[in-house]
Amino acid sequence: MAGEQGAFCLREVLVTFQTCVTERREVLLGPYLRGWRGLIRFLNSLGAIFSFVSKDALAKIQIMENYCSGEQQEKYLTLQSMVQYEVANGLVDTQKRSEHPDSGCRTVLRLHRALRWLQMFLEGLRTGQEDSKTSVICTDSYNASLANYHPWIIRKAATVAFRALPSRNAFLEIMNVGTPEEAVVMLGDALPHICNVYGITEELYAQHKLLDLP
Ligand SMILES: CCCCCCCC/C=C\CCCCCCCC(=O)N[C@@H](COP(=O)(O)O)[C@H](O)/C=C/CCCCCCCCCCCCC
Repeated sequence: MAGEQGAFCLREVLVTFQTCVTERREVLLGPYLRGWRGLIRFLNSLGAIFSFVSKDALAKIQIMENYCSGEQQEKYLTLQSMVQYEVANGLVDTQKRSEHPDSGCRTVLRLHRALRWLQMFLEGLRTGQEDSKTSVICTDSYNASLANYHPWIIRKAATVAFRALPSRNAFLEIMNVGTPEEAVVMLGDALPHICNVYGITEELYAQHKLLDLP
């Protein structure tokens, strides 16, 4: 995922989300998790203030990578095969976290909700004015998505951390895809793919009544 100068390039991370959808509209878990790992590298470049976020996200990615390389790895090839396998075999806690506290279904659900935040945040960056405050874009996206699932203490820590975010143009530069204008074009090209992954996952989870897993 290196860019032209060997630096990290957001375009390549976002392309991973494009490549994780098959012709049959299945979501391949390998590229999905690689996409998340790439995003965490960006998050880490924003400073230690976000380490509580990356730690949690990485722990979830790790849980999923273990399934993907474990004894039942063929069941974890796609999101669809994972849901089918875990639901059919009673491997998902639906009322209370107990026997299967870290099922693939509940773990992906947390990442899925965060993907909605990402989609809204990047869309806000794309359409924002040059002098828009990223802390405001980020707080608004967070409040409209992930915050609904977080307790007060996490919401508080997140909104304090958002205040440390760099300016919109600095963000667009960190993406390492050229000028701010080129970064905006890249986001316009890439965001539909994130939306697609989000939409497929939301539909699958709704069909199986998995959207409220504890
Ligand atoms: C050029 C830059 C482009 C943008 C790069 C953005 C990179 C974003 C990378 C990661 C996004 C955050 C992923 C957060 C996953 C959170 C999952 C979650 O909801 N976990 C909670 C529930 O889990 P369980 O307890 O049920 O297991 C958990 O309680 C949360 C803990 C940590 C705090 C999460 C705060 C989320 C804030 C999201 C915004 C991140 C700010 C990024 C700033 C750009």
